[in-house]
Amino acid sequence: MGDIIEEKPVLYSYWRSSCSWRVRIALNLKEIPYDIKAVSLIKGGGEQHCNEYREVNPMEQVPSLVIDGHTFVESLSIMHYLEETRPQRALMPQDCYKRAKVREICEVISSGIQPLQNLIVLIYVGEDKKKEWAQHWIMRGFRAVEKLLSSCAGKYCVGDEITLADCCLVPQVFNARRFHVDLRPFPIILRIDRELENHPAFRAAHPSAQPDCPPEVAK
Ligand SMILES: O=C(O)/C=C\C(=O)CC(=O)CC(=O)O
Repeated sequence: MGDIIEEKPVLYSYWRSSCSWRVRIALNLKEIPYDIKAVSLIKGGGEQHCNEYREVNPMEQVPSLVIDGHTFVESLSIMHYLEETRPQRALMPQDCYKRAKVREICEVISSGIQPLQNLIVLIYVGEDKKKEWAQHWIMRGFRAVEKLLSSCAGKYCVGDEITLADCCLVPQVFNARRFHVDLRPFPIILRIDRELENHPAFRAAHPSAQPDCPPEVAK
């Protein structure tokens, strides 16, 4: 026996944080068992801002993943670490063109859409304007995603295999619905979302399936 103790990974997560959800999907697809430590983004002004959690994640955001004796933050870099260390059920294609397309879609969502409709930004924008603001940036980004998908989508975002792009897309569609964005102009996005909604790895990662989901929402 070596002296390496294989601890189960711990994901700091919030039930309806789209970035936590991306990582939950990737962990589930790769069949990596993990425990969840729930961080409430709203309780008492947000547990992510407490001193203890700031030590885990200096950006005071979720997710963070403790794995292999390390702590990682930022959902995309976490997913790439999982991909590099756990190659089972690959979430990046082999082909360089397709890899670039996956990264492109991930980046449009993770840099060009999600941060603009994130909780801290909406608090700053204010209650009166927040819905219109979120709709504006999600629609602007989805127009780009829909256009990109028109040349690279197959059954899923890039070809016929599930990739990191799909891990990013599905939670962002949920957020679009949350802010009542009209999704009819985005038929490819809608088709891919429908394709994945009943996939077991996606279902298990859904906000309503999370231990910290309020019971009245989970039903
Ligand atoms: O209202 C809440 O319950 C608090 C936070 C969230 O849902 C998560 C976000 O800030 C947006 C996001 O994940 O993109």
